Amino acid sequence: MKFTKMHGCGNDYVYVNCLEEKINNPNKVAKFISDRHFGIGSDGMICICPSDKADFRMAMYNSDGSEGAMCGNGVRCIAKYVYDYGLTDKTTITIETKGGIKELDLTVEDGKVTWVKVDMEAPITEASKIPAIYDDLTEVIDQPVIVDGKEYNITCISMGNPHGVVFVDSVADIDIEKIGPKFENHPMFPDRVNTEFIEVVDENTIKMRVWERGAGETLACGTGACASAYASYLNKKTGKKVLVHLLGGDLQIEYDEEKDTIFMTGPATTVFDGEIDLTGIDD
Ligand SMILES: N[C@@H](CCC[C@H](N)C(=O)O)C(=O)O
Repeated sequence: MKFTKMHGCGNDYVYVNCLEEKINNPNKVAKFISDRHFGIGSDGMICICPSDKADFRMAMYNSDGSEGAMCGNGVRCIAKYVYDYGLTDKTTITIETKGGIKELDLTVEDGKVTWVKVDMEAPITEASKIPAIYDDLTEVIDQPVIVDGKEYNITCISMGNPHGVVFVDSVADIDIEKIGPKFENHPMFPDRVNTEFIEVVDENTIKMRVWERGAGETLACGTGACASAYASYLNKKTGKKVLVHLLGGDLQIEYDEEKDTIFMTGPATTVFDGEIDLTGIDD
């Protein structure tokens, strides 16, 4: 199978052009190739597929093989892939995901895409749509939750996939390997959850670390950055436009209240192309 390794702010995936390649068992293949010792090494696998509703369709799999409905860093990298590899010459494209159809604006420099702005659509706070179960609340905003014997306050948002945003004093001081899995598998989240830990720097800037559902700590999460920026605004900690500092880089997030949509702007990077033998894995 031919593939391309790409990343958005260090959130790295193996991208497969499924207009040409066929994968029979994507969950198994994703788990195998994501392994950083025995596979290619990535946070998961992203398939670029044909769509009858948009220019392309994204199918994304986490490193544990589970399917995710949306991936903010992933859609930016797909935009770069389809332009740079000549699958389109458009600089505004649409990508169908299980979390809706996203419109993307591409910045091209010297014939290659460097920067992508994505209309991530409206953040969803309705608890049943996330899904998050918290007594009979219809929204879970700044609610106390006990994890590993400590009380945190959580704000739950869906960006097409589920997020729990937790404000902390210092992102450097959290033991994410210990508490991340406990948030991910907390009984209030029937489909598990992606958890963002946020330190507010000032009204325009936040720092974020993320524990991703199905992947563990990653260097960045695009949907998580959007959920965190919106949670920061909802909880009156920042304005509508924030720069999110992630371990692997920065994303600019803006909530457009009039349109009720979030715009995410950030880089997309190609690392290398390769080919892998999947005999015994995808027969
Ligand atoms: N890294 C992604 C999100 C990937 C999916 C997530 N782990 C899930 O299962 O919902 C991003 O950049 O948004």
